[in-house]
Amino acid sequence: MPKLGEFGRIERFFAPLAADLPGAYGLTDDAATVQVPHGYELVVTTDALVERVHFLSTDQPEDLAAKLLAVNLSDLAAKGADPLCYSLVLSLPAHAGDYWVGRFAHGLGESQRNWGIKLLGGDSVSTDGPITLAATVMGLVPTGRMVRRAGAQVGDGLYVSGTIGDAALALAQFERTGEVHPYLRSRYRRPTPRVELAGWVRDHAHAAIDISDGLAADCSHLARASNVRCEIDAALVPLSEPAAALLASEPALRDRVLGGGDDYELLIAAAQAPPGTTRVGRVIAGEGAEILDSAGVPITLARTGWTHG
Ligand SMILES: Nc1ncnc2c1ncn2[C@@H]1O[C@H](COP(=O)(O)OP(=O)(O)O)[C@@H](O)[C@H]1O
Ligand SMILES: Cc1ncc(C[n+]2csc(CCOP(=O)(O)OP(=O)(O)O)c2C)c(N)n1
Ligand SMILES: [Mg+2]
Ligand SMILES: [Mg+2]
Ligand SMILES: [Mg+2]
Repeated sequence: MPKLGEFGRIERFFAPLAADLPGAYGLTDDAATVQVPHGYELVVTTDALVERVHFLSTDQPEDLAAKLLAVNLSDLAAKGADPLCYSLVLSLPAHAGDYWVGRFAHGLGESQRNWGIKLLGGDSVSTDGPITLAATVMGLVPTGRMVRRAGAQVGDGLYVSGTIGDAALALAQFERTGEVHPYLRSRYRRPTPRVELAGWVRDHAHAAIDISDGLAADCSHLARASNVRCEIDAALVPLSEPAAALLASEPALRDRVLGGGDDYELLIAAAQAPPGTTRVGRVIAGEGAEILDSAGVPITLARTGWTHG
């Protein structure tokens, strides 16, 4: 089959993902339009995934598509926004050819159906660098109702969704042996954004943040923004069964769990428990964030979270 080229790929693989979204104009114009219903505003977030920084060269295009949308949808959920549409930037080396792009687009289509979003537009460039994927995901909140990192109140509980540390433990296993527990691997390759919590967050949370850099680091971000002190009890941090088993056999991996990142879970400060979450700590007067061991002593982590540069 002859190569599709830039415009052939857009027409073949991406235009179908934009069908039914009138403002996308079938991906045939210079820009797109987004209609915002009266009384609502757009919440906009952008995150990129770069080969060998965010994912492994052996990861499959369908998984990368799901992960690209998931990391962005996780930020939207933390802000209490319901997903609407997204734009996409692909920077691809020659080895990620038509077959790769077709599989990536197929993965996007599945995620779109799952989360009820459509493709609005984007950009495609070729590169001799690593695969670089970026999405800007847009969602809706009633005007003025986006939940901020700021807003946590003294007396609030701190809650996390899902389990913490699975992806970071998978990466630790990849680095060492290449033998990775299938559940942990799936949490690294396909994080689940907690989209279903957005409505609760919007109506009840005082503050929230998406946990991407690491629980310890993202908790510090929330504490700083809210001008409060956050304390987390390490023993309360929810672990999956495989993560707990791995940690029991290798206690030193605790730091990876608490500071490794790639969780794409939510950390929520609220007066009551969000459904399906675990209470991990509390908001008190003061500043900074600490994770306490079972004796109540702050844990010093080699790294509280991931930073770029
Ligand atoms: N290159 C950039 N240009 C403009 N704003 C940026 C850039 N990189 C990050 N930001 C902004 O900095 C803040 C923190 O970014 P980040 O840590 O990536 O957030 P998150 O963990 O929610 O994805 C956000 O408000 C984001 O929009
Ligand atoms: C191959 C590989 N190495 C390391 C990591 C770990 N890692 C890379 S970036 C990152 C933090 C999250 O990414 P970032 O771009 O900071 O997302 P944001 O905080 O903007 O949502 C983590 C934990 C990884 N996911 N994959
Ligand atoms: Mg970001
Ligand atoms: Mg993010
Ligand atoms: Mg980050």
